Amino acid sequence: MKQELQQLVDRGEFLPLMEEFYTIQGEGYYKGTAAYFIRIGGCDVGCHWCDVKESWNADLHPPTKISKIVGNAVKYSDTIVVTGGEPLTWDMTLLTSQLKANGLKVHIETSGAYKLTGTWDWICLSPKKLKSPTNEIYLKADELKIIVYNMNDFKFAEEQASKVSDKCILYLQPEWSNRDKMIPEIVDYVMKNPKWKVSLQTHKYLNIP
Ligand SMILES: C[S@@+](CC[C@H](N)C(=O)[O-])C[C@H]1O[C@@H](n2cnc3c(N)ncnc32)[C@H](O)[C@@H]1O
Ligand SMILES: Nc1nc2[nH]cc(C(=O)O)c2c(=O)[nH]1
Ligand code: SF4
Ligand SMILES: [Mg+2]
Repeated sequence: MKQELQQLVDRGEFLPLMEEFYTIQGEGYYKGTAAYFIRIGGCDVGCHWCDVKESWNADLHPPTKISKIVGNAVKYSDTIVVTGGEPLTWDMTLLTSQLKANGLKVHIETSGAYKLTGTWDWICLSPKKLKSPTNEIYLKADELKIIVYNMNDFKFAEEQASKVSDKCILYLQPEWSNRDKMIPEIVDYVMKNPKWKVSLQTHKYLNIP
């Protein structure tokens, strides 16, 4: 990337935009709610089951001026979900301030692995074993969404739950490719440990983005 453009990306004035789409939030607390998704490229966490590996290499996604992203978003919805890739790879300060200046509610989907930047109305923290969240984000998370790929993930879920605030809503979400195996385990676990709720990737059942 040209040096000047790289500086604009480093400042969060441009961001590598992979895709943007108006859909229904499929997961977690806002499941079922219409929202405009902004998917920012770039992630080096490396989850082997990641369902958007095409997002990882930021160089494949064009640096896009944030005023253009905001201009599109405002046409579609008053609820915006910023996801990726890992959005906290980048400085989210300017994007979120411009979205909020337009009166939009701004949500993030994040692993929390990098410094929390930006101003958020809702933080969905989905921690990963490969790169732990920063201490700062645990107490700010509104929902904790643990992806359950195998039985070890229940122990990981409890460790992560011990770090969030009392108000944080706790979700167990089956890893998509292993859902037939893990959904019965999650159901059983939630009935025995009702502080947890089930989250499903309902958009995949609905065949929407
Ligand atoms: C693609 S990630 C992007 C945001 C951020 N990098 C993160 O991991 O939170 C969006 C959400 O999808 C979840 N996710 C990714 N792949 C999944 C899969 N195969 N099955 C279930 N959930 C998945 C992530 O844990 C995260 O909550
Ligand atoms: N409909 C829909 N809901 C989602 N919730 C979180 C998603 C994500 O990839 O971050 C996602 C997504 O990709 N589509
Ligand atoms: S942190 Fe998120 S985007 Fe990155 S590999 Fe894991 S699930 Fe995919
Ligand atoms: Mg997704």
